[in-house]
Amino acid sequence: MSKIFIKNSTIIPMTAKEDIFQGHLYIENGRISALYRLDEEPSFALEQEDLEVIDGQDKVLLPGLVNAHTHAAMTLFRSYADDLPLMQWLNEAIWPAERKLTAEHVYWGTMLAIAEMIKAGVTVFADMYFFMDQVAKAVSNSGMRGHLSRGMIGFGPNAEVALAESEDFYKSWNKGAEGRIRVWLGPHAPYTCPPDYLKKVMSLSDRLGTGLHIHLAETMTEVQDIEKAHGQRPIELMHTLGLFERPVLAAHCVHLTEEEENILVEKKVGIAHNPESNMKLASGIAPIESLRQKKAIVSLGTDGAASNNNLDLIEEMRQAAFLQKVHRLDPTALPAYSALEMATIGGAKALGWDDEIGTLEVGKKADLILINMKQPHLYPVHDPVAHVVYSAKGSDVHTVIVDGKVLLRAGKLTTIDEEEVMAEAQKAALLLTAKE
Ligand SMILES: CSC[C@H]1O[C@@H](n2cnc3c(O)ncnc32)[C@H](O)[C@@H]1O
Ligand SMILES: [Zn+2]
Repeated sequence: MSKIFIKNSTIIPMTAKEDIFQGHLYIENGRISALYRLDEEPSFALEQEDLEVIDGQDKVLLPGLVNAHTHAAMTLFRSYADDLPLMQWLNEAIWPAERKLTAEHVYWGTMLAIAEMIKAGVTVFADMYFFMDQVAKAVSNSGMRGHLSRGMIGFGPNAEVALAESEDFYKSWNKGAEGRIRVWLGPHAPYTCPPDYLKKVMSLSDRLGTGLHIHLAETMTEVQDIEKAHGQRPIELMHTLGLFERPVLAAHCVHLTEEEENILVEKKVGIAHNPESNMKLASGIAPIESLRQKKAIVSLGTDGAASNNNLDLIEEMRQAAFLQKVHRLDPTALPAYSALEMATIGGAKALGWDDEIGTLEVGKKADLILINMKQPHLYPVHDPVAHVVYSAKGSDVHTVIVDGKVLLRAGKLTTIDEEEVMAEAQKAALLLTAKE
């Protein structure tokens, strides 16, 4: 495995705000093996044949971004159905189109998403979708890291199939792609997975020793429908059922009472906030600043490209911060460093992967990115963190490394044929959305 030396960079390790420094980083065997201050001499020979040296001058170096909630292959439905509320969007546009999906479509849609995410600095994504073997294959082929869940709908003829396929998928792919894939279960939501079904999902998760990825409390309609059907709000109901007794990644968590916020904090539920999807579908504003102050595990996702309509997590950080400020009429709400925490170490914690990723520390996996700061919209630099969150764009990402392998070099993908992926995705999208 190659060795990489990144020299002369502004390093934002995301261990603490005051830990930012000018220096170098050394990668060996896929892991961060040393960090040096600018004036420190590296303790290894710089003239090794298999050593790649990357110039970090005028760049910031930070952990790879964690997209904590998406449906990658939904890139195929980007701009297919817009300006609708969630349930109408799903029932009338997305679910009918998804019924036509094939394994091949999901492969190319996921490859398109991975290309877009790598180019914007994402190094791991939490995905919930169908044909997950294809998603795993795309992760494996691209060099990306994936936290993958087979989406489960708990009624109709496919409910039992989803349980069996989830178990097979776990057995085939958990720790796959040289350890870059982790598999959790993916019960879609309380309104598609009734309590008896969730009990089966929980017992499977306990048997496999894995966690769950679920949509929770996304809209007022969901809260009202669940309360009417079960006498409790979504988070209360999940708590009563015992769902939070294992690792849970809960997407959205928009509509919460104080009591429900406290449950999420106490049960250490990973919350994936998706501000752009919540704004576009007019779902509401999640109480992220309140949750952050209570020390909840908060992370950031894009949701699928059909409800966003891109997978740019840098843009998502800016929107997350601005949304909390305007929501609370408080400019100090969700400051830049906290938004960056959500997109890095917060995401790693929400996925239960913070033992390996999320910060730049010796021994951790070498998942990191360089952002090119030598551009008019990023000059002058008073505060590199504020620049990354408030001024940068996904297209400013210069280098992306996952597991010690360069996946983006000077803005060019190294493992993905971008032209081929766009052509195949275009073909798939046309077939899926053709009028009968
Ligand atoms: C069962 S696989 C995942 C399933 O979720 C759908 N989906 C996409 N975006 C959302 C959202 O914001 N809330 C709920 N469900 C969503 C997707 O289309 C798949 O069918
Ligand atoms: Zn979603």
